[in-house]
Order: sequence, then C-alpha cells, then structure tokens
Amino acid sequence: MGKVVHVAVGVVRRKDGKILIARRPEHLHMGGRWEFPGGKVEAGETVQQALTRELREEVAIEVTGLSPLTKIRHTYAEKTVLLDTWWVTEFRGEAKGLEGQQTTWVEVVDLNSYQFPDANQGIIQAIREAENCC
Ligand SMILES: Nc1nc2c([nH]c(=O)n2[C@@H]2O[C@H](COP(=O)(O)OP(=O)(O)OP(=O)(O)O)[C@@H](O)[C@H]2O)c(=O)[nH]1
Ligand SMILES: [Mg+2]
Repeated sequence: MGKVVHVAVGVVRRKDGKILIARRPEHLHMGGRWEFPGGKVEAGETVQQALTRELREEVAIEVTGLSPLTKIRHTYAEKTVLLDTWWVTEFRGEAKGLEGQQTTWVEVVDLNSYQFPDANQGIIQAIREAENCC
C-alpha cells in the first residue's frame, strides 16, 4: 500500500447558502465527476495554505476566512486519500473554472443530484448535519 494522499478540500459557501462545485476534467482520477475544489497539500505547506493556493489556481477566488468541517479517509483501488475538508465562508472574487472546468453553485438539498467520487458521501453528510438540512 502506498501512503495516504493529503488533500485540502474547500466547501465554498455563498451568503445565500449555495455551495460551489466543479466538474473534474475527464483525464484525471475520478474524471467527469463533480468535486469540491481543492488539491494535494505540498511539502512545507499547511493545509490552509494549500487550500488557499488551490482555490486561487482552480477557481480564481481569494480565501479570506475558513474553518474546519471534517476529515474523510477513503481507499480507492488506486490510492488512499485523506480529504481534509474546510468551510470557506469568506472569499473575494467571482468563481470560475480556470482549468476549463464547469463550475456551478448548488443548494445543499440538491447536492445528491450530482455524481461525486465515493469519498465525498461523508463530506456531503457533514455539510447536511452542519446546516440541519435534509
Ligand atoms: N479536490 C478534490 N479532490 C477529491 C475530492 N474527492 C476525492 O475523492 N478527491 C480525490 O483527491 C485526490 C487529489 O485531488 P486533486 O486531483 O484535486 O489534486 P490536485 O488539484 O493537487 O491535482 P494535480 O495532482 O493534478 O496537481 C484525487 O485523487 C481526487 O480524486 C473532492 O471533492 N475534491
Ligand atoms: Mg484539484
């Protein structure tokens, strides 16, 4: 077994309660599925720094406020990931997919209509519990 991949994941929440999701490019692991934007924590970075960098690189927003939501460890056939997941409730800028990804804002109650990687079920559960939703 390889080591666990530490991934910084952002649940970006707008003031109207909608959450940002993006569609993973086809050629990547879990390509075509929807995700919460984020990426791998690099050597020498804190998870908060990684998340801030990834959201700047992937969806063009500047994070100004975040707080922990949950950590989900999941083993896929190819690898094991630790999804270190944070609320992002304060940010500047208009979200857009800088790597050609489709992005959209969805209500918590509608998250289940989108196909996510298997590990994300735990994240969606944590969001619903935090929001007393559904
Ligand atoms: N960003 C993100 N990654 C997720 C989610 N769910 C999930 O299983 N993953 C997995 O976490 C791993 C790392 O994410 P990533 O591919 O975004 O990493 P990255 O942005 O650093 O990409 P790169 O390696 O191409 O530079 C992938 O294997 C991906 O499938 C999710 O909701 N968001
Ligand atoms: Mg990524």
